[in-house]
Amino acid sequence: MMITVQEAHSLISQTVVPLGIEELPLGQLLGRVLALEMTAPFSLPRFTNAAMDGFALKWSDISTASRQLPTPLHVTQKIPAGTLSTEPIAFGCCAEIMTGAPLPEGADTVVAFEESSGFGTEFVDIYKAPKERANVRYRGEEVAMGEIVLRKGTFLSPSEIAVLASFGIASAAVFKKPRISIVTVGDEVRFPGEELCGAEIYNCNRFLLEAACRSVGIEPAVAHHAPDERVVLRELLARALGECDLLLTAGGISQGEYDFVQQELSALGVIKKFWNVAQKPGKPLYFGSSSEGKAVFSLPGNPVSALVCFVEYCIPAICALAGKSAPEKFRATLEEPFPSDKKRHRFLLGRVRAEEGRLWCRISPKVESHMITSVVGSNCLIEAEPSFEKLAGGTEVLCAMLPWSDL
Ligand SMILES: Nc1nc2c(c(=O)[nH]1)N[C@H]1C(S)=C(S)[C@@H](COP(=O)(O)OP(=O)(O)OC[C@H]3O[C@@H](n4cnc5c(N)ncnc54)[C@H](O)[C@@H]3O)O[C@H]1N2
Ligand code: MOO
Repeated sequence: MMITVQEAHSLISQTVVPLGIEELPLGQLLGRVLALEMTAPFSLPRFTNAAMDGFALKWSDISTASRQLPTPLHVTQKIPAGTLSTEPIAFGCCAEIMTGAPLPEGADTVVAFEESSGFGTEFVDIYKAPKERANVRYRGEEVAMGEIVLRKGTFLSPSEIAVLASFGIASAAVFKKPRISIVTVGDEVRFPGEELCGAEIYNCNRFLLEAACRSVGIEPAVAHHAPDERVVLRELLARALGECDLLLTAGGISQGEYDFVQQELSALGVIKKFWNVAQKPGKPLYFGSSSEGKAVFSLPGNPVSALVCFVEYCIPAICALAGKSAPEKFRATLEEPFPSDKKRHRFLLGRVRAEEGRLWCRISPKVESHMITSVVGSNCLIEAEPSFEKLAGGTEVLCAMLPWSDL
């Protein structure tokens, strides 16, 4: 019995939940997802300070200063960044101050060095009055203490890591990153670099899936290739399952006499959640859950089917395990007709592009599930629900970017 694409998604989302939380140092946070909201432990800036190298002074002292009639001030102190001044600024006086240094008491304005006769003398001439309170960065003007700065679920890019570091946060609680194992299956399969004999083919799926995992920031924990032989297959599946939170297999999952993956997963205690989805390609997709709750996807062996299933189902599952939201799909207009299927949800590789504020898409000229070169020039998956009619050019369809591509 086949289930629908929507039913498959809902069975997966019922099974796959975030893995848990770990505390990691700043240097290991890139690409992780924050598991707890982060509030400001202090305000930013933490103290009122100078935005320019120059002179901290009272604006009322220099409000009429000009090149023709400079205002002389007595330089009574020097304040480098990192030093707290203890001496207030008196009328007619000023301090040499460097960018980031705390503003001394009594000063309300900073005049940039360029608008003066310069540093290093006991008296300085101020040539121009900026606006009152100019060149001052006020305590708390950016963030108030206690304010929520980063929400739970935030993806940690270099930008957010910079924010954490600025608050002195040395480590943060993040969702655990899923460990993924890969098992490709098939007697006919050889590795690139080896000689092909007779009816052998090269292992595309192993490298597709490994690279696809890396493209979402996950280095696969284990990758095996298994022959169509039940004992060895079971042993390799067991080893791969032992090392991961999510097992991906490819091949050996349909109806063939040598398609043993499902039976061997079952022998290892994996419970089938579904097998066979009303979609093209990727119909024999299998999804199960081990006794320890590990998710297992068995993708069909045809490389395009494996790719489609990875993007449509495994990416959202990996995101759910990692506490992330899945990438959003979007709508684009077909430039040419789309060959929808009468009974099955149809996925095709294609290219989406933006022109004059609209998104346009067209399918790859190669449409069969064994045709891996249909990826060349493609940047997305285009999909359509079952329909007796071909979709005409001009119809709006749903698209998903390939996670490693962009517009
Ligand atoms: N009688 C039926 N036959 C098939 C059905 C069906 O419903 N009834 N489904 C077809 C569909 S749809 C697909 S997709 C394939 C999926 O088959 P399997 O998942 O069992 O995969 P295999 O039979 O092992 O391989 C299919 C195809 O892919 C090639 N392959 C396998 N592994 C790799 C690899 N690592 N790299 C590159 N290519 C690989 C393999 O040589 C086959 O050509 O079943 C249909 N049959
Ligand atoms: O997954 Mo199969 O590709 O539907 O031919």
